[in-house]
Amino acid sequence: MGKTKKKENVSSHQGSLEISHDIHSTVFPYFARWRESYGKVFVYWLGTEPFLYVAEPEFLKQATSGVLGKRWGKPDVFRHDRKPMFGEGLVMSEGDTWAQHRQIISPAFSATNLNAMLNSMAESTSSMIEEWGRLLTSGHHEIDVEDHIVRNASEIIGKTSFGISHEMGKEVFNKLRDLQVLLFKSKRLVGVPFNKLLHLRQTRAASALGKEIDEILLSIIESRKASVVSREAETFGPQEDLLGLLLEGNQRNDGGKNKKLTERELVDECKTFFFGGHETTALALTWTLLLLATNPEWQTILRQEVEEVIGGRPVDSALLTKLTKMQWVLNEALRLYAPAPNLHRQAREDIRVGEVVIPKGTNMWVDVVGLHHDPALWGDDVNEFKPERFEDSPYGGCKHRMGFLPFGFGGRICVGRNLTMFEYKIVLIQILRRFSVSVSPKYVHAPTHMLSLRPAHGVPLVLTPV
Ligand code: HEM
Repeated sequence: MGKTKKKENVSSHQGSLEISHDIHSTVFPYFARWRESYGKVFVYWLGTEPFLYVAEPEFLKQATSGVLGKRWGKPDVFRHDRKPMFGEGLVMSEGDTWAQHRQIISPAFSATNLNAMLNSMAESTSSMIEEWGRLLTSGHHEIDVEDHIVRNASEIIGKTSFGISHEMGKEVFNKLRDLQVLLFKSKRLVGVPFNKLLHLRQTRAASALGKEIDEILLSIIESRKASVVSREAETFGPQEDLLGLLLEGNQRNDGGKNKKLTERELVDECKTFFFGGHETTALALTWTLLLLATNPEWQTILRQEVEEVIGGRPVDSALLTKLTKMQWVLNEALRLYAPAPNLHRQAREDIRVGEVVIPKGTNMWVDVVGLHHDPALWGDDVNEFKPERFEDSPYGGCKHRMGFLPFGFGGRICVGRNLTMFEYKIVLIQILRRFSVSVSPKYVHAPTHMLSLRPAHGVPLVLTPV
């Protein structure tokens, strides 16, 4: 491993429109190099842990489709590290527990339920846009959009997940952010025996932070439960946040064949929404703004679409779904800069794929960036920004359906993808209506893997009122 040094920044491009989207070897330098030598499926070891690298969609399909899907779980090596963040929430749970939770949680994310949350998304975004307007008036034409968009997304997820105030949301958000940094540091020792002992201080700090977050969330749940119980006799009306929907779903399950979620489980699911739900969506928006800044013709196309489809009407989920070109842009941004750049699994039993047997306990590491940037799947224009490739196909013309995996695959596909789509469109509509964007000369293009795929130095853009 020692010889393959991670490349420093891809480029400091001095405001030109020439930003390379050929990012695989920057984001995953070791894998890009090993792939040249060993192909798209190979075994490597992290300390004592065997990992199967996969960037071959047909292999992935054969290894995980149908009944085989149930033979994969989430890697034990990450479970302990990520416990303070996700607990036993949907992301990390398995088997019957996962199936039961998924059944209770999925309905909360239906378009009808999300429709009730659109107003609060629009309100938070309006505040961000007003702040941008004030910054412009006071002479600041450049704004690090990543920072603002992540803060806006955390406010939105705080409200849509648990209806919490901006201030309380900020407290949970800051603690989760600190936790993410601690977890990222400990990730470097995956597979090293007794690694927890080497990182004793970090492990303790992470667990303490996890407990503080749990306590805040528990107190929110307690007071919300009391309000649901006091309304027990009323008919169930639409709720305006996910916690409310889960509590009411729980209420309905009482005595039914599904078990109710315990308080501990509710806390874990809320943490999962909060963590899984704000940064990924914020990154999709941030990378999109960079792509639009370097492709101004697409700003015009989207602005026109917004005026044609929405015009002066109040925004609702049905109208948002009709913004098809915006959907292509979202897909293309998720393809070029997948916020979740890799996926993990662990074989719970021996799994046969053709002549190969994957032994029980083997970890699988799916290279999403590798798949999304593979010319054999997408053609020679793979590293170009071309939203129109999604015009006729939800897979962007990829030669294999498992070659486009921004939201994962199979039964474990992202439960929050509708929420992302709505939030993305609401935020983008407001930005495009007020500003056009271009790239600041200060921008340094350096996509970096830090659990998610982030711009290492933010995304400073120049804003001009339209
Ligand atoms: C651009 C935005 C998003 C991206 C790229 C994204 C990506 C993903 C991916 C790749 C997975 C599969 C993980 C795996 O297979 O191991 C996943 C699962 C999940 N996501 Fe998202 N996600 C996004 C937004 C959201 C939002 C807004 C929420 C909730 C508020 C959310 C909640 C979840 C949950 C709970 C799971 C676990 C599903 C399961 O295992 O059954 N995600 N997401």
